[in-house]
Amino acid sequence: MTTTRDHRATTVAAGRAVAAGAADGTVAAAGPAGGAADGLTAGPADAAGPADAAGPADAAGAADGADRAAVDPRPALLDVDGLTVRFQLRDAVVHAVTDLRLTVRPGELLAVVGESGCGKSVLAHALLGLLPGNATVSGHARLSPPGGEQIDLAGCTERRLARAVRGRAVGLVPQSPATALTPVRTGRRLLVETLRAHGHARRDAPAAAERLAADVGLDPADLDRYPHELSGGMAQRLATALALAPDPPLLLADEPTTGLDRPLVDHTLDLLRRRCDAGSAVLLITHDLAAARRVADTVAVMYASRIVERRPTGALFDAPAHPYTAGLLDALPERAFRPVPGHPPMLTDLPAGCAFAPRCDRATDICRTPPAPGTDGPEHVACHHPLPIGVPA
Ligand SMILES: Nc1ncnc2c1ncn2[C@@H]1O[C@H](COP(=O)(O)OP(=O)(O)OP(=O)(O)O)[C@@H](O)[C@H]1O
Ligand code: NI
Repeated sequence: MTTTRDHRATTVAAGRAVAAGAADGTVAAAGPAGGAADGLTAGPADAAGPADAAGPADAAGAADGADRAAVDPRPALLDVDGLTVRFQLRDAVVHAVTDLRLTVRPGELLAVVGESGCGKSVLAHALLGLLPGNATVSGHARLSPPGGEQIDLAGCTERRLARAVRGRAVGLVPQSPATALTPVRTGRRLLVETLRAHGHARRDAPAAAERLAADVGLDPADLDRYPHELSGGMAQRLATALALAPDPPLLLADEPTTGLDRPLVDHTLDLLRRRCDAGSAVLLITHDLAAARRVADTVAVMYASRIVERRPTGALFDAPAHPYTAGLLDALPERAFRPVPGHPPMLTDLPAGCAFAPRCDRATDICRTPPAPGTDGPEHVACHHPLPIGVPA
């Protein structure tokens, strides 16, 4: 908790999103124990409960947070503009990512949340050129690495992605690390080789590998195991250490806390937060809304391949504007513990207008037309009938 408070304070000082004072009254008493409904896993109630809320010192509120973000002068490290991914199947097209717009600034932790299958991992893979042959990508994803040339990740050659981007400018903690790890090398060898490939001297690399293992909460003795000898949680931590080894300015962390128990979840989240406080950027993909709330500056909510709401963390949790975001928050055990009714649409058969309309109690005829695409600003709500911002959820 202390770390979180500190981070909030740092956040304010750095002019990023401010955690609005999620006063006790805005978070309903914890509901029945157990996982959240609707495919999203909520952490324990205490992870995002009132104790986690910002204190009076930074109770500047959502609007202030938005203003700060709006005047943030730092250039974007990543500027995703209209990114669209389609998968061609034999007799259908999967609309996996549609007209996505987001920015990630140096020092920013952006969490991308949403139900299973909404396109989060495809977004990460598109940024790294890791999509299979049946995918087509359009739009832009401009990466401006410090001291380097701008690269459009959406239109870049495989050669350039391999040389300059993957594991260098952009790291990836993959969603299923157990299958991504090379099976014939121990963790120690994998880490040392990665460090060596990124400029560590031969004699420094072993100690650096042990330090990295300790950073991610992995017992250095476990580095001598082969990947198949690791538990899911250990493989997860090793994958995180491998992604961090080159110290990439942008880290894509796809469910990096899967298989970890709560203390290690918090340890990993705080590690990511500290990277951002030191100037790196992290795009955190997670089902865990409590995790997003704990460490993110900005949250982007994806639904059926699109970002439906993107706002500073405190503002979004205190007063969600998109009915889907409000539904996700209502599903949390510590709030109403009421699942979003219905199911997400098939990505091969999306409605012409708002994809959430069939599940939305605010929908009217106009929702058969698409809501306006997002602006490039820090606040974005794709809805014809947003909830009034500034009114607590
Ligand atoms: N190679 C592929 N061919 C066809 N469809 C695909 C392919 N890869 C992914 N998809 C589809 O794209 C959609 C988005 O998948 P994605 O893995 O990004 O979901 P996600 O939001 O990461 O879900 P989860 O939270 O379960 O990891 C899904 O409907 C998935 O079935
Ligand atoms: Ni995924």
